[in-house]
Amino acid sequence: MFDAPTIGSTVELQDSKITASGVHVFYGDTHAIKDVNVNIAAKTVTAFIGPSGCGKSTFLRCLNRMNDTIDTCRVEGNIHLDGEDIYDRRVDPVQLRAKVGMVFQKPNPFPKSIYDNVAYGARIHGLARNKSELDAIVEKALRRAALWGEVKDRLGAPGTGLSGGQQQRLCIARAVATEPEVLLMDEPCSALDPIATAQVEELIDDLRTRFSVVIVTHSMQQAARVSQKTAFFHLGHLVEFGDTPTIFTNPSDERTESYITGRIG
Ligand SMILES: Nc1ncnc2c1ncn2[C@@H]1O[C@H](COP(=O)(O)OP(=O)(O)OP(=O)(O)O)[C@@H](O)[C@H]1O
Repeated sequence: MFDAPTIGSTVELQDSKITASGVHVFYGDTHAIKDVNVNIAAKTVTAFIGPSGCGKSTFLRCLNRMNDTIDTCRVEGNIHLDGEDIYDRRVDPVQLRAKVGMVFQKPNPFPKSIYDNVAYGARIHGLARNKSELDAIVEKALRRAALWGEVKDRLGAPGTGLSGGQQQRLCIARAVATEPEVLLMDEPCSALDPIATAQVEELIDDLRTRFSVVIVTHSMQQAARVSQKTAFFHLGHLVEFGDTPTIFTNPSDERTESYITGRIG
């Protein structure tokens, strides 16, 4: 009874950074995302919530073509970043991912030094002309990720030697070093303790002054704390999208209400 299609899940186009329309995603015969229409606003944190398997991560990965790396995956529909079709064959996915960065559930630092982890994207994309410019990029990114103070005296040490929370902030520093316009975060705190979670949440709030942030989370408390907009997914449909306080206090769809009150999920 809950697998009903959804209507009217678009928001105002003003200040829209990403516009998705009529998006369907298939893994072979599995229809994982069904006709999703949504606008992601600039300089806003948008949370994707919903029960396990509803398609949150799949849709998130559409936004920087990460699904291109999965052989069986097929994406239909339109996704525009600042009015440009990101699935246009002229778009280089590597360049796209510099603009639309991603942080994963499990911290995944490269087996390199702290410095080289953060400098990686800047080097690939030729963002620094010399060593001192690269040093400045690395320092700025580590400061933004609230990690500079903890690592500035051991930049040559392996990134994998940091604590879990520090590794996740290192991955955030790596992602922000290329000055992305959008940062996608797939359950970025699920491997972290409450203190590290609080640090990352504070950081997310800070990042939205410069970027659009889209975060997949299983924690409704986290969605309520960090986001201004919330999208509720269910069985591949985007059921409801709106201002976070409204979604949590006065949802208009019974499926959303059932989820936030713990009756489904
Ligand atoms: N690589 C894949 N190959 C085949 N099917 C997949 C793949 N990734 C996801 N799926 C399927 O697509 C659907 C949506 O999965 P997805 O991981 O996007 O959901 P989710 O809401 O992020 O779930 P969770 O909260 O458990 O992480 C599920 O039915 C899942 O089994």
